[in-house]
Amino acid sequence: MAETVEYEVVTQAGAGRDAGSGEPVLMSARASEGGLDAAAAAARRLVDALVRLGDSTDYDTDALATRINAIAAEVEDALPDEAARLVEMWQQEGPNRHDLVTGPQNPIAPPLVVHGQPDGSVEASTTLPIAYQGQPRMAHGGISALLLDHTLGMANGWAGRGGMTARLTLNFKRPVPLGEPITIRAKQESVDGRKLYTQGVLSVDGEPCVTAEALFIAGHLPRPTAD
Ligand SMILES: CCCCCCCCCC(=O)SCCNC(=O)CCNC(=O)[C@H](O)C(C)(C)COP(=O)(O)OP(=O)(O)OC[C@H]1O[C@@H](n2cnc3c(N)ncnc32)[C@H](O)[C@@H]1OP(=O)(O)O
Repeated sequence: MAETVEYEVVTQAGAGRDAGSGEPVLMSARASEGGLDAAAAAARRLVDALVRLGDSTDYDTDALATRINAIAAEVEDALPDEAARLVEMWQQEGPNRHDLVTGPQNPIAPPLVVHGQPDGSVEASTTLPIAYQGQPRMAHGGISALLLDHTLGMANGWAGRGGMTARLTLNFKRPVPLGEPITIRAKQESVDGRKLYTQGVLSVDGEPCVTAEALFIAGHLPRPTAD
């Protein structure tokens, strides 16, 4: 097993869990209106349009591919050194802007918006587009698993001690519709040494769709360094 380390998860507000304020605290990164956040949002919009386009269109998709490839090549020409970028990704305190689930700079993040609650739980929300479709008009179960795993992980951080998922048990009670606001509530229920027990539920319109119980083991892989 690789070495693990523990570090505090801090919030957008720049502090750790702040249950004393009595107000929810934004834990995920706030999206900016311009820059890389806006480019990632544009990429999300493009992915959505491509999935909805289909083969029956008269639109010139060969020319489209050429144009998208030209943009990709332009961005690739501007890329920083990969090792340095990894260090930069992980050096900041607070929510990761590149995060797979919440990151405004990650085009495949829905993105999920997460608030730490005064009662020690977290509440997350998003609306899933058609790119995440599994069954007709419904979210793929793996996406629900991703959102729950991540939200439970953030609930651990909010409770003061985060870790890596060792076991995740899901109960799919009803399909999760696309295009409708979804809410995930999660809370760390107990701690036994390094074992963190965390539960959550993904709901739509107040109806539970997927419930989750997980065991996390305290500790994270070390952050990349410049050495
Ligand atoms: C603000 C940012 C928030 C970010 C949230 C992100 C959430 C996303 C979280 C993830 O998805 S993490 C990625 C998915 N998970 C992994 O890749 C974990 C892969 N597994 C491992 O790396 C290791 O197995 C693990 C770190 C989980 C545990 O290895 P360790 O060497 O640190 O612990 P060890 O094996 O010594 O086990 C410690 C205790 O936990 C128990 N344990 C470990 N894995 C278990 C398991 N799977 N089931 C039941 N018990 C388990 C183990 O029996 C033992 O119990 P005892 O202390 O009573 O002896």
